[in-house]
Amino acid sequence: MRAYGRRHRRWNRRNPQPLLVVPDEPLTLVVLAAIGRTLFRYRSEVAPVFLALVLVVVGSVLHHSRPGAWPVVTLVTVLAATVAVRGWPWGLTRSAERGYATTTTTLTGGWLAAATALGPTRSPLPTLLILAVVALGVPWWAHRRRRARVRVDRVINAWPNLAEQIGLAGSRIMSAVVDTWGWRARIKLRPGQSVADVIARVLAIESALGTRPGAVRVERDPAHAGRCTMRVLAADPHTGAIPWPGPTSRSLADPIELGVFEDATPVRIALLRRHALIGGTTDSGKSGVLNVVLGNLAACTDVVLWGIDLKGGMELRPWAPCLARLATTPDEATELLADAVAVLDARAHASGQDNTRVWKPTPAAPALVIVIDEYAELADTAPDAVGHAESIARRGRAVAVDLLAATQRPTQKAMGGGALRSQMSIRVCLRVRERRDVDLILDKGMLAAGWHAHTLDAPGKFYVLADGHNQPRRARAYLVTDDLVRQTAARYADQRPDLDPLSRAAIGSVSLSADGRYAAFVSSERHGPGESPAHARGQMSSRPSAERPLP
Ligand SMILES: Nc1ncnc2c1ncn2[C@@H]1O[C@H](COP(=O)(O)OP(=O)(O)OP(=O)(O)O)[C@@H](O)[C@H]1O
Repeated sequence: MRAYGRRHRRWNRRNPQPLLVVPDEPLTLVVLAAIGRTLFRYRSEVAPVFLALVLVVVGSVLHHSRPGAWPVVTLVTVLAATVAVRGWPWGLTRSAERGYATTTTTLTGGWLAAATALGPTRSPLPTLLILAVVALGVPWWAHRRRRARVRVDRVINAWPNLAEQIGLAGSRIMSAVVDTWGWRARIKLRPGQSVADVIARVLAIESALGTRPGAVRVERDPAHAGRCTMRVLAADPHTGAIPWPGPTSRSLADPIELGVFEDATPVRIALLRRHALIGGTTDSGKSGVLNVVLGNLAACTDVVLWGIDLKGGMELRPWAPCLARLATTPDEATELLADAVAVLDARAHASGQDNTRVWKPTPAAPALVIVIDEYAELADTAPDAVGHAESIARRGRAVAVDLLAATQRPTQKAMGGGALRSQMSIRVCLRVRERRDVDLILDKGMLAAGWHAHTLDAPGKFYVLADGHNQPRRARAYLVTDDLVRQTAARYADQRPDLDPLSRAAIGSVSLSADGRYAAFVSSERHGPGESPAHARGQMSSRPSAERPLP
């Protein structure tokens, strides 16, 4: 074979074959068509130069036909720049892009007005135009999203050929969207093809698109068996820290975005009427996850936040402006949880009287979320507090008193032999040191089912088990920097709601019972004759003495 190849090449060198082009059309036409095709293919790249040429032509026409029209051109420029500042009509959301659009519009219109009055060749207009093309062209050519969009456009154009090569002939791309991590396309399959055919050809698609291995994911379209979504990840979302984009929820009823899965889809969890457990070894990113949750809850106007941080407030104190209470000692923690049980009892009692089964959080009657950093520490140092926590875990959901506990050591003892854990319907498992911790944090059998949290290799990476998240998919939490924590806490501090009067009164009625334990007394006597508890909710408005200021 090799000998034949060498002989063949030698023969070719001795008998060179002239390259014959025998076009059907005249050569000029063929060349023009080739230039046209190239310009069309690279239309996005040549856009700045093309725009400059259009300006010269329009400027010259206006100068010769209506040189007095420059004030009109100026006025139109001002109007267009005003529109561009707001990001219209391109739907620009980033301030840098809006700034670029405004500058380009202003310079373009300004140059055209000058060219209309003086002529496009009058010095220094040609020099200014060349300088502007270079200065505005560089950010245009370098713009990541523009380049990504162009690449996607080319894939869409080439798809019919690619599809034929990879065995999906007849399928077509209906639409495509470029985002931070790559792009996503909706594909219409040929009748008879199914999403299983596409999934079976993922490796071929990656090869045809020239992506890195593992970059293509295919999801079925729940509404149509002949359609699917193809996700192409230009970059692995988990390679570096992912900056927190800011709060995505304004109400506890909105799902909270914790981070992103490996396929760049967001991890959304609903906290309303759910308790959450966040477990992981030291430095695995537990406080990071708590920060994302707190950043979102701080922006919700229907949640009152209480915190317990027995590391002297090290982790939660930065959120103090948004926390109605913060306990940093075992005694304070016990008192805080006892008060929460009192709130729970009062609400349960009121709901029983009203025949309302659940407490619907509103800014006037907010939910109560208690965030506990290092739950195992609490279990060790404040055994009384554990009873209250378990009571809240068992009964708090219906009356919107929720627990959010992070723990480094999910021991049987800390978890109350599993009683507390079984009430936590959201489990976030960060890196663990020992394999058996996976089952302790998530549930029995989860390690065997593929939830391999011991293999997570960077802080903030986690598995989540919750409603709608029943598969072991790796995710990474957003990183909220210390500065962002401070900014977010300061921003939402004055928008925090107060507890409703009923709950505040319940805290006021907590007293130490004979056996030294806290007890809450919520009786119908507190409401006037004929008043329902709901009525009382609206009437008792004074801040109870038991609601303590932050230490
Ligand atoms: N989502 C994340 N992405 C990138 N880095 C992170 C993320 N979360 C945390 N880190 C980094 O990991 C380190 C430890 O994070 P964190 O303090 O949240 O861990 P922890 O589990 O609470 O630790 P400890 O158990 O000691 O309290 C920090 O330096 C932090 O910057």
